[in-house]
Amino acid sequence: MIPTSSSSRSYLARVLSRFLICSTLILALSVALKTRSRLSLLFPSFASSSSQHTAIMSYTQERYIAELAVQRASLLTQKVFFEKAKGTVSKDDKSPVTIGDFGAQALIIQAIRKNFPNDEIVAEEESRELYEDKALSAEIWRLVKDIKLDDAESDSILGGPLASEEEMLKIIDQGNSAGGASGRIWALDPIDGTKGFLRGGQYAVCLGLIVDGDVKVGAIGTPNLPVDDAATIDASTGAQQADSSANGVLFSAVLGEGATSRPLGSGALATSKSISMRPVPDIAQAVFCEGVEAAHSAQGDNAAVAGLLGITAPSVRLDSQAKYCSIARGAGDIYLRLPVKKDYQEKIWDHAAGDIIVREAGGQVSDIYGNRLDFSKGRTLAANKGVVAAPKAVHGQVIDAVKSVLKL
Ligand SMILES: Nc1ncnc2c1ncn2[C@@H]1O[C@H](COP(=O)(O)OS(=O)(=O)O)[C@@H](OP(=O)(O)O)[C@H]1O
Ligand SMILES: [Mg+2]
Ligand SMILES: [Mg+2]
Ligand SMILES: [Mg+2]
Repeated sequence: MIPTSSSSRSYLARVLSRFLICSTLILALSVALKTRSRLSLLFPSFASSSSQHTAIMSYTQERYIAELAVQRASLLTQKVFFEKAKGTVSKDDKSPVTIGDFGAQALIIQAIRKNFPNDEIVAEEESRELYEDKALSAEIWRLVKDIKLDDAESDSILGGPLASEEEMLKIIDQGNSAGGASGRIWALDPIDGTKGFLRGGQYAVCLGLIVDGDVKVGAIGTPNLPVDDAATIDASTGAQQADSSANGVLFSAVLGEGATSRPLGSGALATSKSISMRPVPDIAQAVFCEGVEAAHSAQGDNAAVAGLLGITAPSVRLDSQAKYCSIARGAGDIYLRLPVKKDYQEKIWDHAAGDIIVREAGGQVSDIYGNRLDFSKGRTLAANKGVVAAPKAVHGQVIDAVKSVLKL
């Protein structure tokens, strides 16, 4: 339709008013952006809080503290082993591991409280038993009060020595968070693989940071793993080598920044090296890492999965999250933890640090259905069953075999 002169005037007026509205909006937007950038220059925290969802957090400080805290707690566990557990004939004697568990938990929680006072902590142990057993509490305090890192500065960053036995007991109980889907939550297993600890085999001091349900940082100390990535460990027992100075590794990872390791005994100044899973061009050549305890993972099912994949090499059997660490550095390829009891819920402290170390080393970690481990459900992995960890390229093949064996 051709506009008449009056309708063309109103048409022009409409265009003009739209132009004015648009320019006002553009002006307002540019003023807002300028104010924001000025604010973030003046107050850097404004920039980081407002762009938190898009920026990648580096977690440098968290990794640093986690590594030092795990290192210091590992010293305690070694002291406890050599003073208390070595030569223990009965594996049922719980006291050495109890001392190590509580002592390591106290030292690590103190370091978290000192550096990240607002964070929550989900830790395995609770101190009720210690309030009832004064002799046990006194014995733990005797060992804990003298533990320090060689480097005094690092030690004071962790909070220095604990003030008293009472403080130690209070601190142990600060690992009682319910966990969940929001906020910053540390998952702590002061000694993972308690049976391995007692038998002089593999155990691990494990600490992970979960932020809004997602693992961001992990640190694991494995006092009895060989420093040499290629050293063989006894395939059937995972026992330490005779020369203990060749043992002790600290693993860590930050989401998006890779996984590293360094000798555990060499303090904060040692340089870390990057680690990665080894490629598996032919799955029949892969090596399984599996648990020692028949009650924790279904070893008959593991063997059936290996058979389906054509794997003939014997599995390397290790207690603790040393299994995650071993495959992350290429000393083994696949970690299977197929459920024995249908209703057992895995604990978040048994998996958080290992999960991120393997994923950052090029692996994929899932449950038996192929779903990612979900750390947002509280103190347990309530939404998952079992664990399957493997290099990304072959993970799908392993899941197919697991599903076929378990008839899922
Ligand atoms: N039934 C069942 N199924 C699965 N997992 C269980 C079960 N019972 C216990 N646990 C937990 O296993 C933790 C030790 O795991 P490990 O990997 O060292 O055990 S194993 O060597 O694989 O058998 C162990 O951790 P720690 O207590 O820290 O040693 C337990 O939390
Ligand atoms: Mg454990
Ligand atoms: Mg434990
Ligand atoms: Mg336990």
